[in-house]
Formats: sequence, C-alpha cells, structure tokens
Amino acid sequence: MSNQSQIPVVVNGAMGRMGCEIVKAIAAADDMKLVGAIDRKPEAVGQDIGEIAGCGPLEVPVTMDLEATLVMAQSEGNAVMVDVTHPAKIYEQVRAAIAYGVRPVVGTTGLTPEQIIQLAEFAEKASVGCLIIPNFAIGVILMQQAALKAAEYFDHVEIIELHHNRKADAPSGTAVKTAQMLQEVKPSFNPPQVKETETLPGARGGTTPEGINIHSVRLPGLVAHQEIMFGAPGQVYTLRHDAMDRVCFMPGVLLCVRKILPLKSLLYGLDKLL
Ligand SMILES: NC(=O)C1=CN([C@@H]2O[C@H](COP(=O)(O)OP(=O)(O)OC[C@H]3O[C@@H](n4cnc5c(N)ncnc54)[C@H](OP(=O)(O)O)[C@@H]3O)[C@@H](O)[C@H]2O)C=CC1
Ligand SMILES: O=C(O)C1=N[C@H](C(=O)O)C[C@H](O)C1
Repeated sequence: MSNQSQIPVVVNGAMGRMGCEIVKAIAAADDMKLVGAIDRKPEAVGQDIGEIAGCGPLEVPVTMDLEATLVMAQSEGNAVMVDVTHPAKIYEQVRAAIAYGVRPVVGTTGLTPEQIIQLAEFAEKASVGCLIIPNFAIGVILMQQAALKAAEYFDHVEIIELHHNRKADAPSGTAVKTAQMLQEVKPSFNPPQVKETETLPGARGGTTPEGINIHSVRLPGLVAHQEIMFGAPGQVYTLRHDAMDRVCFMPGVLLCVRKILPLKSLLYGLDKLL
C-alpha cells in the first residue's frame, strides 16, 4: 500500500502499557502510518518509539509537544490521535486535537459525563469525528450486550471491576459505561430492602446515579476484569470478562482508527461502531 493511502496516526501516551502495544499494532497495520509519539518523559525525548515499544526502528521520535505534533499531523490530512494517557489532562487534549482537525480516538478513561457532553458539542460544531471508547475489547462489548438482556428480567445488579494497582482512576470507565447502558433498559435498580448502615465507610462500593453499586479492586497480578452480578430470589446470574493481555484491545483500536475517518461528531462506546 502506498504511503499516501495510509492513515496518519499519532499516539499520545506512547510509552505506557497501552501506548507501546498500540505503537506495535499500528506499525504492523498496512493501512496506517505512525507519524507521532507523545509522552511526558523528558529523558525519552528524541528516542525512537519503535525501539522503546520493541518493534524495531520506526523513525518516529518521542516528543512532549502535543501542539506541534497536532500541527504536523493536521498537515498530513485525515489524521487520527489515539490517546491513552491519564484522566488529569484528557479533556484539554481531546479539545486540542479536535481544534486542529485531528480525530481523537480516546481510550483514556476518567472523563465525566458533563465533559463528554461538552466534547460532543465541540466536535459537532467543528464537524470532526471523535470516539470515546472506555473499552476496546470485543468480549466486553458482548458482556454488556448480555447484561442489557438480563436487565430486562433482573431488578438487582452490582458491578465488580478488578484491575492492576497502577490504575489511576476508580471506578473504571468500563464499569461507568456499563451502568449507563443498563439505565437505558431500566431507569433504576436495586430497590432498597432494608436501611443499610456502613460500619466501614465505602464497604458497599460507590453508587452511580442509576443506583448501581460499583466495587473497585486493585491488585498486582490483575490486568483488567469485570463482573456484572444480577440477583433475584433464589438465583444469581454472573457475567464476567477477563483481559489477560493488552493485546486484546488492539483489534478494537485499529477498528476505531479506520471507522473514525468519515465521522463528523462524537460517539461514546465501541458498541456504536459494531
Ligand atoms: N479503552 C480501553 O480499552 C483501555 C483504556 N485504558 C486506559 O488508558 C489509559 C492509560 O493506561 P495505561 O497504558 O495502563 O497507563 P500507563 O501509565 O502505562 O501509560 C500512560 C502513559 O501516558 C503518559 N502520560 C500521562 N499523562 C500524559 C500527558 N498528559 N501527556 C502525555 N503523556 C502522558 C504516562 O507517563 P507517566 O508514566 O510519566 O505517567 C505513560 O507513559 C488509562 O486511562 C486507562 O484507563 C487502558 C487499557 C484499555
Ligand atoms: O486502566 C486499565 O487498565 C483499563 N482501563 C479501562 C477502564 O477504565 O475501563 C479499560 C480496561 O478495563 C483496562
């Protein structure tokens, strides 16, 4: 495939756990070209991201300069930025990408519902596609679909998400999205049965506006896991997904990079693309 028909891709957070995996996946995709690698480690500036990610030289030096990279990517035309950084700066980074006409595929979690609404308005006005994808794994989307079916029959549900202990945000973006999806089937869950008292604050987890409790477990050894537990008199129905390796997210990342090109507005969730 000629260089001109390849999709130019910038990875923000390129040196992280997800970032390195994404760099390798893009390097292996014939229809994409890595044009920028951003991270926030001064000591790595100028080093080849291909060497850092372990896929051999790509001649793409690490930079800390988001704006200059967006300007460069914009000049390539039809560019995409995959962001896998940190909740702290994600809102500003997505706005900047949209402002430069570089389509953001946002894997970073931690955006608030209000921020997502504001980004949707901004993307719509700019007529730039934007994807907010709390989970790129197909297995998670299938689990969520099964949960939507179960929610038609069960009034009681709790979500348990389990992650490695380097994760910055809690609850996970996937758990938040799952609760939001369930609410579309039923406006509220878990009608109270008794007046509960927490003798240890937080023991019942965090309660979403949908009335669904989310429990966040953080341990070394875990990667990314989620259970959705439905209960009814005499039965418990549990759905579970386990990400054993971040490679499971890569087909979803590549799909987003391809599917974002014709979009002119924001979509939230991989289910919207399938
Ligand atoms: N949507 C999905 O399917 C998935 C989403 N995620 C999400 O992706 C994000 C990253 O996860 P993970 O790769 O495990 O995290 P890591 O901490 O391993 O990687 C993040 C990288 O981005 C760097 N970074 C942080 N903030 C900035 C910034 N403002 N600008 C540039 N670089 C920055 C970090 O630097 P430093 O080390 O110095 O902090 C680090 O190198 C998280 O929000 C996580 O929830 C993760 C897996 C799957
Ligand atoms: O931080 C992670 O690792 C993950 N984050 C995402 C989330 O918050 O849902 C997706 C996946 O669970 C891995």
